[in-house]
Amino acid sequence: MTSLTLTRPDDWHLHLRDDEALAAVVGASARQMGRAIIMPNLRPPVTTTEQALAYRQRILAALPEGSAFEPLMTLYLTDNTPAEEIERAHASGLVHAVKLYPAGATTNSDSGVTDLSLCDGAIGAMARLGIPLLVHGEVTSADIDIFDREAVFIERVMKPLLERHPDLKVVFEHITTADAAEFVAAAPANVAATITVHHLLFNRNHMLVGGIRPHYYCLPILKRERHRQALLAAATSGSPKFFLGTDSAPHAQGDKESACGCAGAYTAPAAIELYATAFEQAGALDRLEGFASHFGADFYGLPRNADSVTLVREPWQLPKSLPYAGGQRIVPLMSGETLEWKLVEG
Ligand SMILES: NC(=O)N[C@@H](CC(=O)O)C(=O)O
Ligand SMILES: [Zn+2]
Ligand SMILES: [Zn+2]
Repeated sequence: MTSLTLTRPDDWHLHLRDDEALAAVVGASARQMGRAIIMPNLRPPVTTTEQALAYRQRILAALPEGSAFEPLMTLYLTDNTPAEEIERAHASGLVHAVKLYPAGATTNSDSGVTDLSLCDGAIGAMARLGIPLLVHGEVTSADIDIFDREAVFIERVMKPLLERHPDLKVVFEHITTADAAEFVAAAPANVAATITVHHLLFNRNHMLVGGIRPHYYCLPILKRERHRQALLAAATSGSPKFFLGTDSAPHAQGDKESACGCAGAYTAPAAIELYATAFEQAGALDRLEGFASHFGADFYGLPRNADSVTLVREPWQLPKSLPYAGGQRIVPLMSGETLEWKLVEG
């Protein structure tokens, strides 16, 4: 196959940051994606509808001219989010989900939830209004090994949450384990998952063998090969419960290449090409369109995109780095490496 045309994809998990960083990265996603679910972990976090709408305006203002990219906004759930805030979010028509960060689990999660039982009011309103809860599914207890934090989260948090709120729409974000893939596959239709392209392409050896590669460090952390295989099987299974969410998470080069490097992989500049690479490796290019362009919209109750994108088999090299905020640079994942698929500009 030398060319591949798909309904324009959407990114159901994306970090765009703010200000100069936003201006530096938004074009990369807007070029490829019709829409994206925009993560609310700014400093300070986006906890109110008013803040989400103001952030949406900043994103629209930063878009390249003529872009039809649509940011789908989210709220950052805290211990104190009132049910009324969920009602306001729903009434806005522009806030599409609420994000659960267990306090301390990941980048900018200090204001996250300390105890989910404090959120029953807000979550009850979400279940009633059909607003999905997007979950960073890792426990944070110091005694749980970083490689086990997702699997333990399923038992300690996810199952009890769904027992209390069986009708709640839940997206288990950026799943990284066979345990999570199995859990989601067996759950009812109101439970789905996003899968990043780095978790489809890489395992922890890529990050740690022959030297420590900070650009492969993200949360949840890359796991063993057997987990990568399970994620690839889930993504290419044709099940509508699994869909595209890059979790593209920009950090300046100096903040990644550091004694205490930030978590996050910047995959937006070649997102769809990287997914095509992963699907082709699995012999499942024919399953890419459902995963990238249909199932997420269906889950969120939104129309599928009306336009399309075309990829051609044409080797090209990802830039070594790109301009970022404050005169810094940013290193995309697989920088300097050659990709086989290329999105046709247009
Ligand atoms: N994935 C990451 O490693 N980092 C994300 C936060 C997140 O999605 O957990 C970020 O905002 O940098
Ligand atoms: Zn996360
Ligand atoms: Zn994320």
